[in-house]
Amino acid sequence: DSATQFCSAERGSGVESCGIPSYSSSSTRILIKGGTVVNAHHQQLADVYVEDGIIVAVQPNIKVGDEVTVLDATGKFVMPGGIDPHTHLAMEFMGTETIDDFFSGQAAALAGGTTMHIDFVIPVNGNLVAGFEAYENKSRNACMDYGFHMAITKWDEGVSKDMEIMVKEKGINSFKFFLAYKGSLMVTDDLLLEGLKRCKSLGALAMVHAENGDAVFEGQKRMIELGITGPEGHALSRPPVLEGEATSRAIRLARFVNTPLYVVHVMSVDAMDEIAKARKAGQKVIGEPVVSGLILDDHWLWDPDFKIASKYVMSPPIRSVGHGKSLQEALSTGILQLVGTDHCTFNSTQKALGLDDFRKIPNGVNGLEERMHLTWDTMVGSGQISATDFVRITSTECAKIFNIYPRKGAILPGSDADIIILNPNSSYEISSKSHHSRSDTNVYEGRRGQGKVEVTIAGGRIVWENDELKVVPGSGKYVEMPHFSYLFDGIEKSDANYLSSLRAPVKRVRIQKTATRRSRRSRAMTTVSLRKQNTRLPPEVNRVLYVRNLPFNITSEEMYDIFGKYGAIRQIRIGCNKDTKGTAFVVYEDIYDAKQAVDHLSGFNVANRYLIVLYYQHAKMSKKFDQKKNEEEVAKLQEKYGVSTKDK
Ligand SMILES: NC(=O)NCCC(=O)O
Ligand SMILES: [Zn+2]
Repeated sequence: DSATQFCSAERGSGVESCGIPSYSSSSTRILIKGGTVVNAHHQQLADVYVEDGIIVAVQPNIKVGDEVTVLDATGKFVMPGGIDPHTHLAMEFMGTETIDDFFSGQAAALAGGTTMHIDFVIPVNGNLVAGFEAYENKSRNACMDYGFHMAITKWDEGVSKDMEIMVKEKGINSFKFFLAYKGSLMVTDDLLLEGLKRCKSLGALAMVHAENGDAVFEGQKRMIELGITGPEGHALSRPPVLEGEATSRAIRLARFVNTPLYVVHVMSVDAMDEIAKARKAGQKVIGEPVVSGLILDDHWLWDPDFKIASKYVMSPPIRSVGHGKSLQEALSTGILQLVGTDHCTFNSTQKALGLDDFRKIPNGVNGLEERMHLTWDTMVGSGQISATDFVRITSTECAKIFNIYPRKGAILPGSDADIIILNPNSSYEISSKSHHSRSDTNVYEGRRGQGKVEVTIAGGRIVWENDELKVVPGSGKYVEMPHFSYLFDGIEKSDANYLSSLRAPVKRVRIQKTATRRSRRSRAMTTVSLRKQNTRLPPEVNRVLYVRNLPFNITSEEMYDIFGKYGAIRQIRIGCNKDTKGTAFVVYEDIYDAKQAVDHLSGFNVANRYLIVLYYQHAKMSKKFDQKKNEEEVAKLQEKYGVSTKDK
């Protein structure tokens, strides 16, 4: 029975506690010889030497002494261990708890070539700190490295503060918002907006489960009213259009806030199209398909056997034929970036909670052990992607998005020694009889494939070899993930561009007699105080102002209203012929008032025109031109406007 193949033992002890051996350690020095080493950017024939959990060298023909374990990888691929970005181990959900905990789920992962996963912490009654502590406890028996995302299920000041603690002290750099599961995990748009803003300020990645929860609720009622209570009702109640709507909404809100977005388990063409559109427009949106969505279709939900049909219930639902193939294409062309599992297993007894009502079937399927094999077979085996692409979508991209590259996701000197050896000529068959999950069912039951992970090395130890697991409870490490991943590059600049594109606020003149009088008094006060302080004025300051860019139809009254706010005016002359239209001379009684007017009115918007208000610059003009000629010019101008600068 697969459920009893493993048991918990004391943390890191290798102690047996239920008759199944666990292993304290194996060699800390390993040489992998003669394989094709594949990274996301490059593949080469090389040896890989590992010491104390770290990759020390990657090059051809490495020579070592006797005390080193040598693995022959001739004809095989040596690749970074998989990183699953989306799992739910020991998660309390829909009235029960997932059957795989951190030990059994991770053991299964290692048998399938995945050496790290990122699980979702669910807050306790909305409390993040309590949620984090609960997951610290749940993960004590971990046997491989793991990180945490965190769900946000309510909003208040405390949550906002705790998000900062999670990011700065606990190594969480992503928060998930469920737009589905009305009445339990679902958040409304106002909470999502608050969350997006907070994520942006913390440099944390916002993630969404994108289904319209209100509409799903309506769809479920509709099915029950039609007498459809079986697993097929699950798919019918939450069609692709509801996934497309929520994906589009989340993407648009993220664009409004200008923060990156990660859409988890993209299951439909509808959602994928929204992601494609946004990415084409330059928005930072990551799309994560999951293995079940890539290779299964929904006909299983119509199976007459409830035990079979119910095991395929997950959300968003597995879709009709065609969606999966389109998602594969999107993955191969880069519209979608990485593959997860959403591993969230319930055994058949737990699934039976919804025997009479599909709404009570715990949502979730397996995949942690199968992801690497099925992705290789479906995507590389079919020729849709290369081995380097495979490494990118199963490992490297995840490490980059969550900011742990190249510690993870690469076979490079200095990287963690999380390595798999995959034999492309070896085949497998998936079955709940032989898998390592505790579940008694498997959604890939009976599936055969080519390309098998023969060796898994996690943290520098061989944990899977010859179809045998050698796992140590408590040996897995929590991996802190720093905030501000590459997805945040350029956000500040685009915010600055946005602000400078606004041409706002527009300064507007309000022509209101009473207000003018009051403000005239207050402007006069400023002038008085300038004068009282005996402020020295710059040499160009002049009682005579030359104003340009005025509306052609501006009246004297409007001019007095605008300029009169700054003090007593001796004279205003508005240009009224072809050459002078749109200009005016304004002469103040007091030079301090003239200064106030220039300071406040330059750039002022009057009827959509920005005023240019200048001091009459006698000195400047005289430098440029012959003094006499200039004086004549000015005299001519003054005459034209009928302006006098001589004191009466
Ligand atoms: N996906 C699913 O059906 N179960 C896990 C919870 C979630 O991710 O929505
Ligand atoms: Zn999930």
